[in-house]
Amino acid sequence: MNISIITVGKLKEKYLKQGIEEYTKRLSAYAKIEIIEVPDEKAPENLSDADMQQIKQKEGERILAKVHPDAHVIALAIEGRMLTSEQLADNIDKLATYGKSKIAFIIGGSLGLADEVMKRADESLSFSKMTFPHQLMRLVLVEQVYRAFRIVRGEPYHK
Ligand SMILES: C[S@@+](CC[C@H](N)C(=O)[O-])C[C@H]1O[C@@H](n2cnc3c(N)ncnc32)[C@H](O)[C@@H]1O
Repeated sequence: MNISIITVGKLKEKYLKQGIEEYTKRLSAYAKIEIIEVPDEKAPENLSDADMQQIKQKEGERILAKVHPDAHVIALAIEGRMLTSEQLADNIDKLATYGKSKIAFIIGGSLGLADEVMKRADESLSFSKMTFPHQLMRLVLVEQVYRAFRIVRGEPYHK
């Protein structure tokens, strides 16, 4: 299975980098994992709605350019579908069974994801109704994907 995580902006905080490196290393025993960063647009305070749409659109174009045409796309969105870890594992397992070998998870920038990205997504995944910073979301996602593979393999994991 090929997993790509497409994100907006560079990861700055060292503590997040370390966590992501650790889970990426663990996950690489189960899948080929690639984290793709696309440049973010500056988003100062007091932007008009039109400016915000334009920023999301520009970031969206960069994201879509990185999505493989065969990929099953899972967009992370607060208003998406909430799953248990077991359901995410089952989802990944089913995709593999049906011959989908590429999954692309997409995390938006500070303003969220453009409509065009949501249209390309095969499903959207919510981690709760709360808003997480996109850099922290990356760490949470990579841990949950690692956990999902452990569940699929029937291997022990901390509850
Ligand atoms: C700072 S948030 C964007 C907030 C923006 N106001 C919105 O409503 O999308 C950046 C990105 O992190 C991800 N994200 C943040 N919280 C999330 C959650 N609870 N569930 C799923 N994804 C989340 C989404 O991909 C989002 O585009």
